[in-house]
Amino acid sequence: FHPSLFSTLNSSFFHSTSARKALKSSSDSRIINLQAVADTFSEIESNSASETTALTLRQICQGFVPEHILHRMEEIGFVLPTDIQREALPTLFTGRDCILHAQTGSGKTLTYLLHIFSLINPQRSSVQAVIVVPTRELGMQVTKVARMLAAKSDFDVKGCTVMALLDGGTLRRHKSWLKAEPPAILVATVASLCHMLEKHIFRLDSVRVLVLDEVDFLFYSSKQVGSVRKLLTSFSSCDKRQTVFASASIPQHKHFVHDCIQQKWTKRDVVHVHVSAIMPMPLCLLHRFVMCQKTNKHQMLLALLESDAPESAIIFVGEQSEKSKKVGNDPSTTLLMEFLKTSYNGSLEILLLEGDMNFNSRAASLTEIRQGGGFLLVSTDIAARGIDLPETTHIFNFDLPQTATDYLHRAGRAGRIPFSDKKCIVANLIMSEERFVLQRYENELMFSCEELIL
Ligand SMILES: Nc1ncnc2c1ncn2[C@@H]1O[C@H](COP(=O)(O)OP(=O)(O)OP(=O)(O)O)[C@@H](O)[C@H]1O
Repeated sequence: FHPSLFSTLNSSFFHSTSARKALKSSSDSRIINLQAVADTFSEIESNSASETTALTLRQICQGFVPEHILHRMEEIGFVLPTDIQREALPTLFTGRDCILHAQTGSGKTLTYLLHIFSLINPQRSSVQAVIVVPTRELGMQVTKVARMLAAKSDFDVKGCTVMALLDGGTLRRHKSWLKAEPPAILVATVASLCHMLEKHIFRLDSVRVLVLDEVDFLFYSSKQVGSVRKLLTSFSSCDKRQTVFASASIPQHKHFVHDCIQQKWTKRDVVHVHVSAIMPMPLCLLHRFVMCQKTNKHQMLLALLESDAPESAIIFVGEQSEKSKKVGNDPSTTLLMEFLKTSYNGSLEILLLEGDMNFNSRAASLTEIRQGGGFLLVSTDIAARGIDLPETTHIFNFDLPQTATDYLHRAGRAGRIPFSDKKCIVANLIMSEERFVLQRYENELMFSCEELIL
């Protein structure tokens, strides 16, 4: 290596584990593996709070994000940056493609929204930013935050419009809106967005930034992956836009970054901003398990609800199998709802959210939750990704999730108040033969689960 090669690399490169590995393997083999160096150059890993500086969000965004947005941001209560905001915003403002990889509840939404507001010109009548989400519920939530930030203010500036183009919406009305008065920001589910693009209702030519939220979910979903790839490579080109991916979980992230470059989903100099790389699970979550039999699971849950007295909770239930549907069994969600309605005597409102419900009932459940008051939300994994209900103090895994990644996202629906030291509980109801599965999740996600004897 020539020392001057490294003088151009930023210090975060030297602190990243993979950078150290690249350097070591290069010197071992006496071959300068420039590709390895280039690949790892774009990795920012941050694990330590001691790296923090005392800048406020305003100071980080000053000169990039318009004053009226900063004003609204502070009015809402966003004053200090979370780790991902502090680490990623300066890089995003340079225009480089970014992968935002940080714990659940760490503020990735505000990170990419502030960046979007730094690029939008409200005078222009065109779609300038597109945010792709996997579910209608997450889309409604992101739209709400974007609209809150863009809300009319005392400042004499033209407001910025945000459209939600989500599965289950009235596409005809959206078609006319998109043509007549294109919104600056479009929040969309993949299928609805691709439908509009295929029908030539609008194009992505004017889009300056494309965000894929819950990017690993979009890529791993067999229903969505084909359209996601088309969106990234056929409907638009990575050279003509800034691409931002976000998720709390990017399995095999080094392969993923490599694929991003190879498949031209991003530009070559994409930056992987990885916060809390050695600690994927938020520390404010305490994990427990209770052993039970299949026959007394409902009673165990009831006992847990009575002993823990959650302020609000989400109870995750496994999806009904196709086989069980075919033989006409009732889904576990329905059975659990019936049980809770007859046996639970607490004050929390019992609500249901699952994929098989129609979109109106799904929206009604979430609206009811957001109107305040404690809730017990019985849900399948549809509520596991992105949904932000900060009042949730307890997660109950009535059925264990299928993968460690699913565990991470379910658990992460609690403990979503940045800078709070309040502890939240994740309780797992397991049968003895499932203990090793939970142990596997503990090893993979580096947390430990304590047995609770009721
Ligand atoms: N700087 C901030 N100060 C205070 N609260 C914040 C800040 N940034 C975000 N939040 C709040 O933190 C919560 C979690 O944020 P957000 O939904 O963006 O998390 P996320 O990183 O996208 O999580 P997930 O991976 O689970 O989707 C939200 O309630 C949001 O309002």
